[in-house]
Amino acid sequence: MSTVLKVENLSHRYSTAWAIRDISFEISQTGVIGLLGSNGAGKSTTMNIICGVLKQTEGEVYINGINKKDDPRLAKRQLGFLPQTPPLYFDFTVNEYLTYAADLRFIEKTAVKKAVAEAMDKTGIAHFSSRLIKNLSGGYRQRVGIAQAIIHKPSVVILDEPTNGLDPNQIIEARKLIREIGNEHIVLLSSHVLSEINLLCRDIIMIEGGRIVFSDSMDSFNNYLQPSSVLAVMENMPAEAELLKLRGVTKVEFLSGRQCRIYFAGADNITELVIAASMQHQWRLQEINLERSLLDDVFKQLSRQS
Ligand SMILES: Nc1ncnc2c1ncn2[C@@H]1O[C@H](COP(=O)(O)OP(=O)(O)OP(=O)(O)O)[C@@H](O)[C@H]1O
Repeated sequence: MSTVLKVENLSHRYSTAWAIRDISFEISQTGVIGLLGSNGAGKSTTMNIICGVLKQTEGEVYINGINKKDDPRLAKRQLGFLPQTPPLYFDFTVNEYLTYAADLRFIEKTAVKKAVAEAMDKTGIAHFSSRLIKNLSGGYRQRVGIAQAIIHKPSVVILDEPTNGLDPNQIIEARKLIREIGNEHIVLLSSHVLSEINLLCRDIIMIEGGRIVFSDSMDSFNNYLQPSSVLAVMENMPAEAELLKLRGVTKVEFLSGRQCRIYFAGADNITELVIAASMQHQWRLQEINLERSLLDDVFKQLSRQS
């Protein structure tokens, strides 16, 4: 499979300090790829460079093999971008704005109508085509922003914190739409919300302090830390001291009269130990599950390493 987006040793400094340093990654397959990082990590800087809004201090960006420095116009034709603040004209209707966006994207005059209709269809805004953008809700404005990013059917769609500022219902709708867009395009989506990346993304690139600290599938990110706790439901819940007697158990947290979380270290047979003890002491174990590391824990651990 050939590489669609290749970012090579990208570094940028606004003044003296480096905002990003040696960022490299390649994406070949459609799907949503998460760019995760806390505020100020360097997500927007990376995205702005890929999209050509900002010129990098060092490094290269290739889109379908075209170096953005060599032919920025051709490279940009294969990119769609929704910046953190959507570039909307509030006094335009949705139709007027998307027609203008199609023009900016060099879509042939004869193909504009169809492109606008398709983009509105895909983003579910066709019924608002004659409405002024200023009279749309935040969620619908964001859809218009996404429509302008896909109107020219780019290979790569870059969405910078696209759910920021939306209410919970709008967030659910926007995520559904982003998933759909990911079926046809490579979507590079930035967020500082771990759960959002976890819900939406196949792969994850995490940056902290301007450097990549993790880049792999979402599954390996979630499995990064070994399980360190089990959740157990028991009818006759034992006292904390009883559980602490089990080999490897370091801490017990009682969540209710029937449920507890048992933390352990260096005991890969913890479930067997709890089951055996339950049978011996009639704790009447009903359920026991190893807990995968919480995304937040992985995030904290990786952030510390950077
Ligand atoms: N125009 C600028 N001039 C100077 N420094 C900047 C500029 N824009 C960003 N920075 C700095 O570069 C670093 C990376 O910022 P960037 O906006 O890329 O991070 P981010 O991960 O997108 O954060 P956020 O989620 O807050 O937007 C930060 O230290 C920031 O202060």
